[in-house]
This record gives sequence, structure tokens and C-alpha cells, in this order.
Amino acid sequence: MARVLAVGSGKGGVGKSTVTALSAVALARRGLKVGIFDADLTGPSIPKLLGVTERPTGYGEGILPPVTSTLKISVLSMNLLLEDPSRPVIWRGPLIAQAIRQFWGETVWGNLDLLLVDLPPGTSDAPLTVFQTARLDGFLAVTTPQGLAGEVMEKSLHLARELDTPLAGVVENQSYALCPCCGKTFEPFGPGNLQSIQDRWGMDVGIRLPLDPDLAALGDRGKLEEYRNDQVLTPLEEGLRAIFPVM
Ligand SMILES: Nc1ncnc2c1ncn2[C@@H]1O[C@H](COP(=O)(O)OP(=O)(O)OP(=O)(O)O)[C@@H](O)[C@H]1O
Repeated sequence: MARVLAVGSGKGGVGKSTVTALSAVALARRGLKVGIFDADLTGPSIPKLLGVTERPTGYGEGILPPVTSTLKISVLSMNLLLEDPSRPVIWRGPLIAQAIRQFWGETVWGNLDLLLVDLPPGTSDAPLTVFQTARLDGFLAVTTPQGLAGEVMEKSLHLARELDTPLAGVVENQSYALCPCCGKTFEPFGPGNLQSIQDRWGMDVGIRLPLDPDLAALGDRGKLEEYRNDQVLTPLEEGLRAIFPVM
């Protein structure tokens, strides 16, 4: 059975999908078999970030997710099932919950080492359904150094704890940047409070990731599989291996 790690935050736009996709890339490059369930049905980003356009197949015996072109990461996303991926999914909560349960129950992932679940922002409908439906081995929270992002992110830690999901760690995304002129490190959004979040919630794993314009540019082109910056990939991989030492 694959380990299952949900990546999420109460706060939107902090980099959940980017962290999910890059985690998959880092581990798949090391030879692990990785899948991603994009549970963000109404704002799916994973297919775009990883350049997946192929539709899932095999509806008879379950849903067979397509894989990425290079690293063969399995990806299931609502966007891959839409006739026109540019159209919105306009569904109320109960329908979203039903679809998540169906995807969860019917997808044939094969022999994975790790299944990542990219959660939408918030603490209701979709994230709640994932927490209640899936057997999660851990919840990896994503935030940025801004205090507001941290406060809203912590709501998702409360949710995970209330639903007995182990708190695996926290990612402080866009934690720092490198000056393009002198190469010095600076903190565009201030110093953040990663350590204090870890201390308050008893999480050993805290991952600081830099702000990297190349990351956003490659993601926009659907080429995150080609991303090579070890300043981002190495801390992510080390953090994931600290969460699941057997991997
Ligand atoms: N470390 C980073 N460096 C540069 N750009 C980043 C970084 N992390 C995320 N981004 C960019 O920020 C934007 C938002 O990221 P992303 O879609 O991963 O956030 P999200 O939390 O999943 O959003 P949502 O709440 O809508 O699901 C994207 O354009 C992404 O490329």
C-alpha cells in the first residue's frame, strides 16, 4: 500500500499545488513510484503544472490515471475528465464530496510508493471529505512567511488534528529569495515564524523553500518535470524522507 500524504492549507495561493507537484518530481527522480490525486475539483492545477492532458481510461474496472511524460507520475484530476478543460465545474458541496469519494474509491493507482493528495484551500467541503474518506498517513501544511497566511493555514492543522490525521510537517514557501544582482539571500515577505509553528504543533519537519521565478515560469509552461533547482528540490526531498523514513 502506498503512503498517502495530503498537502494543504486553509489559505489559498500559498503554493500547495506547486509543493505537491515538486514533491512528486523530486521523489520520482529518485526512482520512487508516485501518484497525485488532485482533490481541487473546481480549481485544478496539477495537470497544467505537469503538462498532463491525456484522459483517464478504463472505466469498467476502475479509473486508470494517465502518467506524466518523463517521470511517469500518475495523475488523476477533474480537469482531465472535462470535455473542455477551460470550462468551470459549477457544483455545490455535496456533489463535490460525492465525486471525491468516487475518485478515491475507483481509481486504480497500481503499486505506488507515495500518493500525494493536493487539497483545495479551506477547511470545508472538499478538504473535509478527503480527511474523512481517505486513509491519510500525514498532512503536510503549506504557508508563506506572512502572518495572515500562517493563521489561516493553522485552521487546516486544527482540522487535520480533529480528524486524527498525523501532522507531518509544514512548508514555508517563498520563505526567501536570492538577489539576482549579488546572489545574497533576502526575505521579501519578512522572517516568517516557521519554528514557532513547528513548536506549537509539535512538528519536527519544517521545510523552507525559496521564491524562484523559474519555478513559476516552468509551471506556467507545464514543464515542472524539468525543474532542477536543488535549493528547492533537496529540502523537499529531505523533508519527505524525514516524514516517511522508509521511502
Ligand atoms: N516558491 C515559489 N517561487 C515562485 N513562484 C511560486 C512559488 N510557489 C508558488 N509559486 C507560484 O504561485 C502561484 C500559486 O501557486 P499554487 O497554484 O501552487 O498555489 P495553491 O496554494 O495551490 O493555490 P490554490 O489555493 O489556488 O489551490 C503559482 O503561479 C506558482 O507558480
